[in-house]
Amino acid sequence: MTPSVGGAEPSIGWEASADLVVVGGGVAGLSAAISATRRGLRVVTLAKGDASGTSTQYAQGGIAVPGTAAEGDSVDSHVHDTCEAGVGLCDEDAVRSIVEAGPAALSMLESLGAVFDRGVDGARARTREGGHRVRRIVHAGGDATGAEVQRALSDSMPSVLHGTSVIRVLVDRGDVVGVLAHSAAGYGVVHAPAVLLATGGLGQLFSCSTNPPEATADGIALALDAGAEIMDLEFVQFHPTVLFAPGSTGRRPLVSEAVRGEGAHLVDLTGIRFVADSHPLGDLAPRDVVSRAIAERMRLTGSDHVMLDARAIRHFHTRFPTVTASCLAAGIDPLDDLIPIAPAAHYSCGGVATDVWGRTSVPGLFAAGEVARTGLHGANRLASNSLLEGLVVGERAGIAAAERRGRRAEIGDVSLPSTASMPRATLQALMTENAGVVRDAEGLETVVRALDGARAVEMHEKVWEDAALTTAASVLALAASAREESRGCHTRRDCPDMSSARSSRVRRDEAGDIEIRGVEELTGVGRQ
Ligand SMILES: Cc1cc2nc3c(=O)[nH]c(=O)nc-3n(C[C@H](O)[C@H](O)[C@H](O)COP(=O)(O)OP(=O)(O)OC[C@H]3O[C@@H](n4cnc5c(N)ncnc54)[C@H](O)[C@@H]3O)c2cc1C
Ligand SMILES: N[C@@H](CC(=O)O)C(=O)O
Repeated sequence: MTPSVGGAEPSIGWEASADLVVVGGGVAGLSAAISATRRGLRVVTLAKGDASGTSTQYAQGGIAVPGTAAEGDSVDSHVHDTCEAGVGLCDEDAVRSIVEAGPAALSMLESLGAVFDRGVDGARARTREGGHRVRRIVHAGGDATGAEVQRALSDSMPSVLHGTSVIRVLVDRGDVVGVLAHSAAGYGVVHAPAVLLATGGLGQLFSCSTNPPEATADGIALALDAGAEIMDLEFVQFHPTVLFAPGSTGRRPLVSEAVRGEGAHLVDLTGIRFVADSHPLGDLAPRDVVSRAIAERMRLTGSDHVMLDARAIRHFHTRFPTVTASCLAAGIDPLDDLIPIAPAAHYSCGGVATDVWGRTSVPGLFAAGEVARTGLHGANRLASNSLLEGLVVGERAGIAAAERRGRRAEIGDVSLPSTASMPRATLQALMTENAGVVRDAEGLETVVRALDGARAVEMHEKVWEDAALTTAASVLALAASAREESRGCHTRRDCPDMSSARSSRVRRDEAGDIEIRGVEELTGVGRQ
């Protein structure tokens, strides 16, 4: 892989200092900023997009939080479902730690003014999604949970500097000392002994995604550049039910899994139910199982979509106002019509390796939310566990960052190394063709070769996102090539078997090359 080389010196137009820089204004970043501010830390929160330019804003189904025994649920049951969906790669201690903290995180959100839907008995309404054995997912505004979470957190943390992109995390003698950023005022630096990456996902790697345009994997590139390790990036979750329109690309509207939780089911274009037999949970099997079943059905029938039949759901329009609006805009009324859907890139299960307090291996560098890999998701995230993780680990990272208070944070010379960058449309087509729901060695090799040939460009604010996507694609392709097995949301048509469970680990070596470790352990025996 092409290493970072050279280093132009940007002209620094502005400067600030803080105890903690939070990079990102979604659920993880804002939870951290609020908790650190409450502990008296001086926090600077930077976000390249506005408050609606987050995946958090678009979250639909809800937040998975274990219910009580009276509700037929328990922490153990939630841990069990999470680990089962994660197919052997979850860290059970991390899962338990995060799941146990769910009820307190929900109360914290409510104390900030978030309002969740309640049933006629006044108790929080709970729905089901894929992989959950019980109804444990709390929701707001029917299917507008993310918008309510974002509103409550943004109202509580109004001081976010939107329109500011972080381009480098600055490290001096192994310790974080701040960030280099770019805004309308030009390049600037923030001196700080602690930096939290809460930059969200990487959906823009693919031609069709549920993610907003801001989801360009920046945190992966920033963390690698700073010396941190990336784990399990090959596990990209493709959401099974994304509204289909012929030839469409870019951000596509989601049709929440909760629609199936309330009774909808999938049929092919001839009306045959085809998911029911692939898993004991049928249409509510974990997401990877359903996406694979859809991809296989599309391949067998030569179609580019299948159908979701939600006509039996009474009150669809009021229960799912967001999905209704997207469908009506496309000329489909879910009460009368089948909804055309196809899988699309949705969530990055892997990311920057952290503990459950957001700490990475680089002193002073933290990561939380979708960009991080805590061990909660393993090879396939359980539905609605992401907002939970963002709330819990975000808040904890804000606490852990206090341990860096008072450390030296002097920024010396700042450079912008040139780096490999592939034009976005070319990269998306390459990844969609070769690294989607079903992969093989030949396709992944094509990706690795193309990325090896990507031109090194001088880094500046206009190429930054494409360069970050190119770096993330390199990590993903290397890890997916090395993983000669099928597990969770990484499916290899040439390697259908499963090996002993191991995570992939990638970092930059001393020459700046992207290096993968533990490759020999990712090679397969035994079936998924
Ligand atoms: C359509 C949709 C529906 C979903 N539904 C659910 C659901 O029901 N339940 C659930 O648990 N999960 C759901 N998810 C997943 C979940 O919403 C996300 O994983 C989660 O919100 C991510 O939160 P985050 O704080 O990590 O990142 P985000 O909310 O994506 O925020 C990222 C922030 O980082 C900023 N940023 C990025 N790069 C930079 C940079 N270089 N410099 C400065 N700022 C930067 C962005 O501007 C943004 O403010 C859904 C996702 C989508 C897309
Ligand atoms: N809740 C889902 C999204 C959905 O289907 O509503 C998620 O966790 O991504």
